[in-house]
Amino acid sequence: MRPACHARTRPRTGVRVPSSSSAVNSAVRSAHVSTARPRNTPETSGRHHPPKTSLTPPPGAGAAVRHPDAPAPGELLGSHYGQCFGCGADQAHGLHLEIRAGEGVDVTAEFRVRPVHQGAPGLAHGGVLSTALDETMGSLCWLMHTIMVTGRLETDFVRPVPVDTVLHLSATASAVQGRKVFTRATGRIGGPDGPVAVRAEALFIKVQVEHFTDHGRDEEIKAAMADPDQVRRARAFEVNP
Ligand SMILES: CCCCC/C=C\C/C=C\C/C=C\C/C=C\CCCC(=O)SCCNC(=O)CCNC(=O)[C@H](O)C(C)(C)COP(=O)(O)OP(=O)(O)OC[C@H]1O[C@@H](n2cnc3c(N)ncnc32)[C@H](O)[C@@H]1OP(=O)(O)O
Repeated sequence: MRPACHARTRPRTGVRVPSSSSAVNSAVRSAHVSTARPRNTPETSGRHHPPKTSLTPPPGAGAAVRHPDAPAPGELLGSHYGQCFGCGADQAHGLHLEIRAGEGVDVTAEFRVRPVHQGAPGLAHGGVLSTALDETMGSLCWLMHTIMVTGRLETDFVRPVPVDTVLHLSATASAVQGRKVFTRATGRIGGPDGPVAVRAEALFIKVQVEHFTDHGRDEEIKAAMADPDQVRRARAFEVNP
């Protein structure tokens, strides 16, 4: 069995949850999608993070490194969680992405747009397309053997994507600096070398497994931990059986 991504040993950095709803609102940081507004201002985020340029790896960033035990090129990564909207087989209206390892720190996937994914009549919803790119980039964690979550995601919508289109997705990790993993992805139509319909850049932040066990709703956490499918449990929560 291929090992799940390894939990990191450094102390967990907690996500503070303020008690009042206004404090919660001021603390919530939303992923920005191609807008001219300044990013992560104190007004919008309540926290001080680097501006938009932070999606570009800084000069001191290192290369992303393929783990020696990463899935072989061409191997299907499989779902990390059955209920995942991006890759879960148990999620009826999900994207059901089947993602394959590339030769470096890169992956490919195909996504067929279904009627449940519409925004305008006959066209894919932009948020769904962003999700497909997000999931594809997030799955790069299997190649690096690290757990990470999306911190920022920026999508360019280049061409409309009709229902029943197969979107040919590819993603790569361009750099790593500390806990930050810089990634980019494209979705092409008509074939893997077809014209780009959507592209994205994202900043993922490495976390420990407690990110999920501490913050996820109890019933889903318990169900996942009780899942007799040891492979799925290990993949979802990094608990090696
Ligand atoms: C969704 C999966 C759940 C299933 C769980 C199961 C298994 C997991 C295992 C494998 C997963 C497999 C495949 C992946 C599949 C799917 C991909 C989809 C991924 C998602 O869809 S995931 C959901 C959306 N995602 C969130 O739900 C995150 C909410 N959020 C937080 O939980 C915190 O916000 C956090 C943890 C991000 C950071 O919090 P923190 O306290 O740990 O760290 P801190 O703030 O100190 O940041 C450290 C350094 O990152 C920089 N930084 C941070 N955030 C930034 C930002 N937004 N912009 C610019 N820079 C940023 C700082 O500037 C600093 O940089 P520097 O080191 O230079 O100072």
